[in-house]
Amino acid sequence: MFYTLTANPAVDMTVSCNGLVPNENVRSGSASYTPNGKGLDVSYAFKKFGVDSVALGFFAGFTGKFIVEETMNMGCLCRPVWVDGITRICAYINDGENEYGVLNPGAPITPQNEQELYKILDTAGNLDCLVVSGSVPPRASKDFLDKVVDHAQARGADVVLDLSSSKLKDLAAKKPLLIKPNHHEMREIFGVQIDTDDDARRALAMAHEIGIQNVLLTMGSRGSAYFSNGEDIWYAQRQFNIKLVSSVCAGDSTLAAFLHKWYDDRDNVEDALKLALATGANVAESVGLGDFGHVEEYSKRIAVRKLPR
Ligand SMILES: O=P(O)(O)OC[C@@]1(O)O[C@H](CO)[C@@H](O)[C@@H]1O
Repeated sequence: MFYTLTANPAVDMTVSCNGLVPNENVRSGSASYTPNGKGLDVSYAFKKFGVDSVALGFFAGFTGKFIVEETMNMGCLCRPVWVDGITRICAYINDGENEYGVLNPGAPITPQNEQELYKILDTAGNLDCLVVSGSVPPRASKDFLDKVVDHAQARGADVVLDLSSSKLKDLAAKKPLLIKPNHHEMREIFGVQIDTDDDARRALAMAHEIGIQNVLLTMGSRGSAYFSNGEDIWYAQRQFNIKLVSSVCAGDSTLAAFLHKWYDDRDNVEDALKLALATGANVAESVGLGDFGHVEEYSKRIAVRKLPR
């Protein structure tokens, strides 16, 4: 069974308007409020593929209650750790031309809250794979993520990391099964700007050198991705354009789709990449995750090639 951990969940407020005007109020054309956070998005996307998972995380106040209730309404299993405060609201604004995101810090957690989470990990049934995604809340212990990985690995679970922080580099020594950086995060972590296959090769090799087993490197709006298992590298490219509505949950859904195909069939990289990019593209065409209505059709329009060794 997959477990996901969203240490810092969020209600996403997605707003569209006809341009922002400095020092003036503008009225939005539409606003939606959706339960989110990176690991939760992975659980929601799994559910759309008929895959069950258990969503873990720290939740607080009315927003935390909303997320947990909506998660269960979607048919996802959820084991919340309740903390004081209010789970954050993150604002995403589309002014017709650009997307803007304002990500708030979230409800602080205590060492007791962390212990409660470790206890859940120590006793969780069928913990095969833990997907740890997103930022950590204020006041988390410095070694919080190290301990999360240790507790999961002590149970024999694989660990997948989708973290933008520099902490990812420290955790590499624990040999995570897979990481999913985008090209911006890869540049920040390894100092390599990725414009060509050779740039990707260099950055991917650096990730493997420090202990990471597999890397799914997404290239954002370019509609492409690399996957490397340390022996071979594949490159996938979408062959169609999309009408962008919100790219916010696209990366998380891409990861869920990839894991869904690849986790139990590690040779099936080509199909996993096709489903991953198709899902990310379709999710970017709606607010939140959308209905995955075009995923099957889009999967047929992704080109995949293996890079020469
Ligand atoms: O602050 P984090 O955890 O890095 O990112 C939070 C967040 O941007 O990630 C999701 C999209 O990936 C959104 O639903 C959510 O608001």
